[in-house]
Amino acid sequence: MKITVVGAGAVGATTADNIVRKELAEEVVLLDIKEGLAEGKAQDMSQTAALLGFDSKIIGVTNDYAQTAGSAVAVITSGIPRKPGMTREELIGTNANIVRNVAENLLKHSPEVILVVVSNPMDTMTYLALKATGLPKHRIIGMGGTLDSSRFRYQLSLRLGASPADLNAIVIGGHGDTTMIPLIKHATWNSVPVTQFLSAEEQQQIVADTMVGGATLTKLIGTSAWYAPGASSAAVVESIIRDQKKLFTASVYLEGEYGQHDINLGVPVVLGKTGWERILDLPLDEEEKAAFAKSADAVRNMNNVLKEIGAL
Ligand SMILES: NC(=O)C1=CN([C@@H]2O[C@H](COP(=O)(O)OP(=O)(O)OC[C@H]3O[C@@H](n4cnc5c(N)ncnc54)[C@H](O)[C@@H]3O)[C@@H](O)[C@H]2O)C=CC1
Ligand SMILES: O=C([O-])CC(=O)C(=O)O
Repeated sequence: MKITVVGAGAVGATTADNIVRKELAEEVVLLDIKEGLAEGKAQDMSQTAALLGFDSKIIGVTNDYAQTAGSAVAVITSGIPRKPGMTREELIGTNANIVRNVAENLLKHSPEVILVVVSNPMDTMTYLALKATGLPKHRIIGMGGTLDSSRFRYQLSLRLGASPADLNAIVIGGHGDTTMIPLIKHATWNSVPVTQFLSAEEQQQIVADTMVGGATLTKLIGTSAWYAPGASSAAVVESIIRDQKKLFTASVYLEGEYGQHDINLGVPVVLGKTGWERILDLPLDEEEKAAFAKSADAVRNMNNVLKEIGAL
C-alpha cells in the first residue's frame, strides 16, 4: 500500500517523516516541484531507518506523478506558507492554482485516492479540490481542526497543570485566525468540565491564544509551523489507513449539517478506511451556533474568490 505526500517543504516532509515512523504504508512517495528537494529529504529520512527501526520505504520524486500511482491516501501540502503579519487567506492567489493542479494530477494516477488537504487557506483549498476533481465528498478531508484542537488542549494543559492527553477539547469552524471556534464549554478534564477550574477571564484567554496559535508561531519562527501540523496530518492519515474511527475535527463538505450547505468547514467527524464516515452532531448553544454561522460566512466569501481568480 502506498501513501503520497505532495510538497516536500516543512509540513510535507514532517508529515512524511511521521508516516514512515508509524509504518502506515509499505511505500511513501514524497513529491515536490523543486528539483531534487523531495529526493534529498526522502534519502535523509531513509537514513534514520536503521536507528528508528522502521521498514517503510520512502522515495522522493520531482513532479513525477506516475510514481504516485495507486496511492490509497495523498496529503497535499504544496504551496506557499504565510509570513509574519499575513493571514492564511492572503495565500489564495498563489495556492489555488497549485492545489487544483496537484489534485487533478493525483486523481489521474490514483482514482481511488482519499485526499487530505493541508495547504492554506485550507477550508477553501479543500472546497476547491472537491469541486475541481468531482470526488465523492467522503474522500476529501481538510486538515486544520485536528491541529487547532491539539493546540487548544496544549493551552488548556498549561493553565490547568494537566496532561494534554487527559483533556478532551475540540475546535470547530474555519481554520483561520478569526474563524475557528474553540468549544470551551464542551471541554473536559477526564470528563469533568474544564470550566469548573477556570475563571471567565482565563477561559477567554485560552480561547484567544488557541485562535492565534498559528499566527503566534509564524511571528516567532518567521514562517508557519510544521511539527504539530505534520503530526496532525499523519494522525489523520493513520485513522484512515488503520480504520481507527477516531473522532477528529476536519473540514468536510456540509449538506445541511450544522445549518450549512455547499461549504467545507471544520466539524467533528469519524475517520476510517472510506475517508470521513460520519459527522457528529454536537448540541451547540445559541452563541456557538452564531459563531459557526459567522465562520461559514467568512469561508464562503473566500470560496467566492475562487471564481474571481478563475480557479473555479
Ligand atoms: N492546514 C493546516 O493546519 C496547515 C497548513 N499549512 C500550509 O501548508 C502549506 C505548506 O507549508 P510549508 O510546508 O511550511 O511550506 P514550504 O514552503 O516549506 O513547502 C511548500 C512546498 O511546496 C512545494 N510546491 C510548490 N508548488 C508545488 C507544486 N505545484 N507541486 C508540488 N510541490 C509544490 C514547494 O516547492 C515547497 O517545497 C502552506 O500553504 C501553509 O500555509 C501549514 C501548517 C498547518
Ligand atoms: O499559521 C499558518 O499559517 C499555518 C497554519 O495553518 C497553522 O499552523 O495553523
